[in-house]
Amino acid sequence: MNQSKEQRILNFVLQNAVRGDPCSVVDTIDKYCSQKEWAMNVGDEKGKILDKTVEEANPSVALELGTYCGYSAVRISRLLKTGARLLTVEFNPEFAAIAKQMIEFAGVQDKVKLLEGPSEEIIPQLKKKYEVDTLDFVFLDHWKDRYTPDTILLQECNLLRKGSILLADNIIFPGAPDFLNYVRKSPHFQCTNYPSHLEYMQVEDAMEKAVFLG
Ligand SMILES: CCCNc1ncnc2c1ncn2[C@@H]1O[C@H](/C=C/CNC(=O)c2cc(-c3ccc(F)cc3)cc(O)c2O)[C@@H](O)[C@H]1O
Ligand SMILES: [Mg+2]
Repeated sequence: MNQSKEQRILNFVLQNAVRGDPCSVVDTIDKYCSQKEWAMNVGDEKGKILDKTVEEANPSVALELGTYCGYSAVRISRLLKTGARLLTVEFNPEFAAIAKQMIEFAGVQDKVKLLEGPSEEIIPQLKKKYEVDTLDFVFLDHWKDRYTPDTILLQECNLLRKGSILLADNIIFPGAPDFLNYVRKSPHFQCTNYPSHLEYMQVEDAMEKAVFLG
């Protein structure tokens, strides 16, 4: 049975990155996906916007929706302060297995908890099952038509507090028009747009930051 693209990305990291060095894992994935096979990691250009937003949030508890191969989980967790944690949600078992190995190879497994299942099931469990009070930072990078329902669900589950920072990928391409409409029209969010480019391509894209106002 021939290998999946995601397995090839993981193998390239295992053979070329430095074990225990999250930056080398991130750089090695970017190298593979820009030179060999494109993949939907947030990439380095938008990754720098992600880095700055994580540093601004300086989260104790962060959530990621859509782990995929673990690129942004490694990228986010490398910036977390001692004792802080990232919960990352992935419902595809093949991708979850790849991401788990990626996270362990990078040496960030103590900061990252990979939750396997659909976000709409996991989010309502965060308080009781995963001992979350509120979320300081949320990175949305899963199915684009799920950004809005999950943002509403986070509010319904009282997981956001005044100042919680949401950052959404792919605002232009593939696009998340209903999410953009929702957060920009809502009196509960203060939004900022960050123009950028699609990972590994010269195609316009953008990220949107939405700060919850309570
Ligand atoms: C039940 C569905 C909603 N809940 C969910 N709960 C948990 N994990 C979920 C998930 N949805 C999707 N996922 C996972 O997130 C990942 C999905 C991400 C979707 N992302 C994209 O489609 C995407 C697509 C592009 C893209 C850009 C240009 C192009 F030509 C083709 C694709 C670029 C990106 O940066 C992207 O993020 C997968 O690992 C998937 O299994
Ligand atoms: Mg994306």
